[in-house]
Amino acid sequence: MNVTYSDMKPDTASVANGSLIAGEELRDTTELKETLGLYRKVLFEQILPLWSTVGADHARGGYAETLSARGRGAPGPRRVRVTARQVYAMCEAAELGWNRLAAEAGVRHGCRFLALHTSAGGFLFHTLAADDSVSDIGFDLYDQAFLLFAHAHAWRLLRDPDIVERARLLRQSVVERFAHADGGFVDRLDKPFPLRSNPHMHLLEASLAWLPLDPDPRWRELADTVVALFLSRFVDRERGILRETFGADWTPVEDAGRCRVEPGHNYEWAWLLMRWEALTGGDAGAFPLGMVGFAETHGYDPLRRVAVNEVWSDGSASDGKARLWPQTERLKAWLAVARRSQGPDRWRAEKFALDAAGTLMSYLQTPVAGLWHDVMLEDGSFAAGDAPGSSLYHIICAIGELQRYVDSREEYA
Ligand SMILES: O=P(O)(O)OC[C@H]1O[C@@H](O)[C@@H](O)[C@@H](O)[C@@H]1O
Repeated sequence: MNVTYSDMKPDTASVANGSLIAGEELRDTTELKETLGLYRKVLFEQILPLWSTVGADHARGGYAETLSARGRGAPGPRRVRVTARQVYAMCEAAELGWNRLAAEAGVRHGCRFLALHTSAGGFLFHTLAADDSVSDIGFDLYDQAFLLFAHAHAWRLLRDPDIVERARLLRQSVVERFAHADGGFVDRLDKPFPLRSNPHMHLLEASLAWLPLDPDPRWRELADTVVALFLSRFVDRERGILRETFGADWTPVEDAGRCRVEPGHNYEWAWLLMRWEALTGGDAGAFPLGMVGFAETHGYDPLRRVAVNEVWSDGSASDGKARLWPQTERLKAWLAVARRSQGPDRWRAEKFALDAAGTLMSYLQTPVAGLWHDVMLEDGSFAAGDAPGSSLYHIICAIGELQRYVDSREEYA
């Protein structure tokens, strides 16, 4: 593959000053389309062939937690939810036009494993030890959100009515058993606190995935409940940022008057809130754009061209390493901003999206094709280590969003 990171870098000086020259807007959409073409090639020819075969564990069922830098699976503990994410990834692959039979086989393989690792009450188990025994018998809200999400996409692909029943039951159990007395949901049944905004975000994602698929009004209710919580508890209205952690009574956790901010989560929430607005006609106010603005201003390192893991709410550095997933969330957020913008604003948003796409491509340049680097260090090098299977969900979702954006723009061409 001849694609290099620098080929895809936009001219950020003109992004910053917002200058727009005639014909530039048209060229940017073309660039996004070309970028999409490169991503489709990498996805179809490198990533999916590897993760749907070596990445699927045919001895133990489900999918691998990681693949080594040589592209091999390894025995070891696994998080059950990684398979839920891979079920989604295989569905999105089919949606993007990948081999449908292979995708369906991958989805069925994952769904069998998920059904086997679900409790009698319908909750997904958390982790398995290397010998496949359940090593964590507590139930975690984040895991249940991903099971709901996987169910939505599996239903869309397979149209098996049993999936809808399972999902409705699980939603009901979550709402009843995880409910916090003061609104929202506890983090785990066995260890409810601290409360966290993050699993709520994935519940919103799962509800939005179900909205167009199932007329049951309780998906919309769940989505609206999470957005209401975002507006009343999660967003720091003064600073316009997402709060991560709360005490048992929903008091935000602060450290000497400031809190930790994850740029990746701010991008990801912003993207989901804009989707919620588009799907429901709801109004999340200026917060989505504000959170993208904060993340871009304080959580993006222009030297390495990456969104970093964590900053403090006063903008100072906290964790300057940069995992892969905040880069995909940056791309998705800017595409969502571009979708709702016109003229120079859309042009700027597309430029940022292009920058994020270039950054992501640099994480995919590995000696063995189809893998990725997970962590960029402060010096710009990548940390050695295995490729986490859980990141395929982020990568393919970003490519799906890019595809949908380009398709929507072509309607106007
Ligand atoms: O750490 P893994 O499992 O790869 O997930 C990566 C990240 O996914 C995002 O969507 C968020 O939920 C993060 O909190 C999480 O850390």
